[in-house]
Amino acid sequence: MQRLHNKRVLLGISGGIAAYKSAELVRRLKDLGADVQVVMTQAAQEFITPLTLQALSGHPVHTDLLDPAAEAAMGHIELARWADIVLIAPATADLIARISQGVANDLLTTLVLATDAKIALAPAMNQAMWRDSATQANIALLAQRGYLLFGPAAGQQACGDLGLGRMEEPAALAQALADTFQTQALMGKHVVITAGPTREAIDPVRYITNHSSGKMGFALATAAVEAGAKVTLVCGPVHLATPDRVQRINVESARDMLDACEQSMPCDIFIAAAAVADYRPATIAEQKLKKDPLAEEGMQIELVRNPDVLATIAKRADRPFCVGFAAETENLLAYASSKLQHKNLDLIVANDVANQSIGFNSDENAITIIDRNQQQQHFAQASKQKIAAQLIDLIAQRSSKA
Ligand SMILES: Cc1cc2nc3c(=O)[nH]c(=O)nc-3n(C[C@H](O)[C@H](O)[C@H](O)COP(=O)(O)O)c2cc1C
Ligand SMILES: CC(C)(COP(=O)(O)O)[C@@H](O)C(=O)NCCC(=O)NCCS
Ligand SMILES: [Mg+2]
Repeated sequence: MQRLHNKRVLLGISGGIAAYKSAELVRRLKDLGADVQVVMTQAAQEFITPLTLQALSGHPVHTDLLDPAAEAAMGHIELARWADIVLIAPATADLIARISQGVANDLLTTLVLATDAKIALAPAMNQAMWRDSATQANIALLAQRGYLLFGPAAGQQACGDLGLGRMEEPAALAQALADTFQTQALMGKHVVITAGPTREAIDPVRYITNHSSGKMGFALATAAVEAGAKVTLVCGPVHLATPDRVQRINVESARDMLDACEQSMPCDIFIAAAAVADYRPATIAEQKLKKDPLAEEGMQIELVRNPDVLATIAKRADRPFCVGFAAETENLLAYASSKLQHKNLDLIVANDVANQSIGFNSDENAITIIDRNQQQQHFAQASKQKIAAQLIDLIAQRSSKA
């Protein structure tokens, strides 16, 4: 099971002797499916070369804050936003002290301030340095600020001392990192999610569809599983691998999608991320439609309304908490808010599909969520995985209050 599949891990390496184990750590993170980018302090490069970490991570290693070329390739803010999580291993006493003071005098400490991602520290230092009251005060402050601490472990040290201060082993660090994505927010809940486009047949070889890739719905399914939910994913034709622990039902048309959703009821939360065709051809020709070689005129296909999957679910007696998506190219918030009302939803996610860098088929998204009181919340542009995790958190909070 690839517990870090699709997760972007920013690995910070500071200058302790345990840095040689960070090479192995990259391997173990990749075993779990993570995409790993490495940032090294200057001191770290005295212990292990960037070349080794570049070869293992498959990405150039980031070392400089004030290098225009490096900043042009992937700027520090971009890198800070890229990360789903930051792991600093080893974290030296010096680095811990600087972070606790909000110092940003190199690339790694600047990223720590700039990122909104969770940050985990794997301290590694001599046992006396660890026990020192300055280090202990810094660690207490960081723990209070929400930093995660992995270790340190006790045992033999490089200088022969025995005690607390060893870096946790790479395999254990990789597992601990994966554990951070598992929450209990939706424990015991059944979540049904729709994803992808639908296909409305015209004849045996042709159909009407749209550009939905299914990426957002699949990311939501992963995030819901990570929040402890039982997840049913009803999806139209997409080219995506089924996330771990997700029950997937493949469908083609809007009517198939509605059937599959109704068969999946009851559920606690229904998230409609599919781009369902509003209309379908009135009849499906039994044979392939032929063009008349002599006639020059065009042809007409009569369309009829499809059932509205989300509105139908929201009208049920056993109505789940209902979340819709509004993919629009104009008047985004106005359309989204009217959809929330006329479909009787709990939340609507407004998605600007006119913006090429987000929306259909892209790997990133930026969304605004509107609730029944017209309160809005914006999630800035980030990977669909990160947006999905934020959205699932919000849905878990709101649905538990509803
Ligand atoms: C051989 C050697 C080993 C070191 N090992 C550690 C260590 O395990 N933990 C630690 O906190 N500092 C260790 N240091 C000290 C750090 O390298 C030093 O504090 C440095 O400023 C850390 O810089 P950085 O935090 O920016 O990477 C070691 C220094 C040397 C010379
Ligand atoms: C140095 C090492 C990685 C060695 O690990 P190993 O005993 O598994 O070979 C481990 O002892 C460790 O994490 N030590 C903490 C840092 C340290 O020893 N710093 C040097 C000052 S004593
Ligand atoms: Mg629609």
